[in-house]
Amino acid sequence: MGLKIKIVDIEIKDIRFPTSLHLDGSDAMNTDPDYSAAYVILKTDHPAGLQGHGLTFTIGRGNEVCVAALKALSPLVLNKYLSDFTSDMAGFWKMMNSDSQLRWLGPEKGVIHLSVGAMVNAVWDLYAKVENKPLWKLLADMSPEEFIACIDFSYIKDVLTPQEALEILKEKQNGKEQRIARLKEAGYPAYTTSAGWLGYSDEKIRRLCREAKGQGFKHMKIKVGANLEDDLRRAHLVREEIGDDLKLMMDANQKWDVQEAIQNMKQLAQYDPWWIEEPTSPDDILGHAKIAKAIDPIKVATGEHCHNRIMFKQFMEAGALQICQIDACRVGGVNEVLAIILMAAKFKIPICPHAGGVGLCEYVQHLSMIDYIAVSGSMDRRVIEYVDHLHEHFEDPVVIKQGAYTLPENAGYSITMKPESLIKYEYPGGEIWRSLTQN
Ligand SMILES: C[C@H](O)[C@@H](O)CC(=O)C(=O)O
Ligand SMILES: [Mg+2]
Repeated sequence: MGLKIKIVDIEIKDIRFPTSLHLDGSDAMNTDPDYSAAYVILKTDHPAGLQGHGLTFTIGRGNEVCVAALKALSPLVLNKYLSDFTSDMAGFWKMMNSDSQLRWLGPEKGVIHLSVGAMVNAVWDLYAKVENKPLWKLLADMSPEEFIACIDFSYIKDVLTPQEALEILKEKQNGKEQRIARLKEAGYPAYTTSAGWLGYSDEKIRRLCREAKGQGFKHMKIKVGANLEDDLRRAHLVREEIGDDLKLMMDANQKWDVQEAIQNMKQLAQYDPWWIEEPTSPDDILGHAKIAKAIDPIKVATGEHCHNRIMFKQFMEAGALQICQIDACRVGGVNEVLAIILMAAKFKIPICPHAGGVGLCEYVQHLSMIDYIAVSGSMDRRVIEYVDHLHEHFEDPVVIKQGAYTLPENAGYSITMKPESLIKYEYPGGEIWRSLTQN
């Protein structure tokens, strides 16, 4: 990097979309989500005015708490040079999590970590834009040594040493170009959650299932967990629409106790689900392991509320998850996700990212693609979640063709929102929210 680019200002915004009006995104636990983003813009002295953008996802009330946490984190980044960070990415990430007073708020969990995710991702977005590469390519062009130099291995070396990680990456050096070519040609398989939100009527679910099948999706996910009778009826009608060939997944969003999850899944098993997602509390590692053992061959998936690499480590070691649902901003951004996908590669656990939210599809496509190109080298048993909401607010939205994500081509992490959307959906003063509170 020739230029020395300074971060001269940081703008933080509370952006909310009123998705609860139509119950888009609803599930048994989160019954009325307003998809929201605590949004950060790193302004620089780059001659072309390049900026780094990042967001963390919430579902409405409380988004202002993430905004406050982002403000508290800003002094760690403001007036720094980008090269201070990119010359030692692991050091940068550790610094973001080690402020001697802010650390008390986590450590590495909850609101502070969600906000670290947004800030770290904004730095990566800026880095990729300055290098004029999409994020996946910035990572794909790194040598194995440079790649592992982005990772803080603290607290995970008992299952994955830097040396083991290096070997995983070196083994996948061969074939990288062919895998990129395959992604260019066929994309990365997606699954849709958009047909199965809990608040949708049976008729709407039927119609959306038919549409999704027609669009080429081979996998669909439905929400369960509010009421077993309803779950059985909806699973039945979805199977009627999609037939036996398509894969069906179920998501209970933490609604059940461990025994309840086992009992309910024994009944829902007749609809041949591939996985049950978040069957119980996201913190109950041993509970997930019990469920996984009891309902085998149905897999247990989790990750959207798994707050750091140390939790993922324990889930993997305990056999408590069989599908690893990385989330781009629940954990502390790109660096920590790289640690998680490397651990998943070691345990041979497929990565199927969580993307039910605003901007999450835009983010995670890069993460699954780099997993395929440089880490696991496989798309077997792997799909990226897709939800069909709010993409029109992004400068570089995801493109889905025949049920697959196409390879992003533009520089950055695809997370830059359109300026007009940032104005219109700002909470509470933006036009949309003013008109809603007036009515
Ligand atoms: C509240 C969100 O929409 C949540 O239901 C998303 C989710 O669980 C998923 O995408 O999976
Ligand atoms: Mg989920």
